[in-house]
Amino acid sequence: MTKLSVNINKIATLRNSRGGDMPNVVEFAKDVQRFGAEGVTIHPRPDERHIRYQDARDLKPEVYTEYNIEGNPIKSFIDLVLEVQPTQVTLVPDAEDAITSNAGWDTIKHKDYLVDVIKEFQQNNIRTSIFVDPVLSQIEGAKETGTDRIELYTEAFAHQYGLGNEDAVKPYSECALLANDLGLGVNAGHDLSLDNIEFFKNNISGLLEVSIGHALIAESLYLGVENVIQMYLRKLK
Ligand SMILES: CC(=O)[C@@H](O)[C@H](O)COP(=O)(O)O
Ligand SMILES: NCC(=O)COP(=O)(O)O
Repeated sequence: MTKLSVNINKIATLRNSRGGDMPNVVEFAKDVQRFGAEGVTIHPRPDERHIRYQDARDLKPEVYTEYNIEGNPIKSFIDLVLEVQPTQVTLVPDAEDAITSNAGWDTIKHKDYLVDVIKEFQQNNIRTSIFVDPVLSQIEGAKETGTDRIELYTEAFAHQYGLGNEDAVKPYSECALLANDLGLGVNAGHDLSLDNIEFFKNNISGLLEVSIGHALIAESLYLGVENVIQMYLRKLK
């Protein structure tokens, strides 16, 4: 069963645009869980352009499903995650000035660094996931880091699938099979949407979680949040 984790970054983007507290990020997280979401994801970036570190703290008592905090493991991020104690931390190697996450880890080059960071979170009973491109050698490298899970970076799939290229899912299918064989849990995310999620899910073995934000929030502007969440859940069954 693939869990739907709703990334609420863009609710914080809208809130911050007027300097007030509307829409309220915590209320939105409570509502998406009430509508059936099986997790809440946030990605507090160093510039706090959308999700702020205080949001991560405020959300903790209200997220009763899976709480996933994503980010580049700079010291302030590590300290925040250890303080908040989410269900899962997802490590993402994005640069501070990146407009959005745009690459997976080089799990071979950064093995020693990742081993140490992952161990620290695991010793604090936080499940770890690392953001990776769909490259077999990177999946093998991920296993060597000791991480519990990987998150397949699905931007390339989403872009190609939107152009009609269904073969774009093949690297992801192959990497998921390898991850399963290695005992790594498989998550996925970035640019997944109502258009591509069912095809993706049907081609990925053992997909445990998808985290979806940008498209889900945009689709909700037209179709309504509760309706969109129910649409995703039906497609993920
Ligand atoms: C890692 C990833 O793809 C997402 O978790 C990320 O949260 C998207 O970040 P923005 O919402 O800032 O684009
Ligand atoms: N890890 C992916 C995520 O949380 C949301 O990415 P997107 O759906 O906003 O592209």
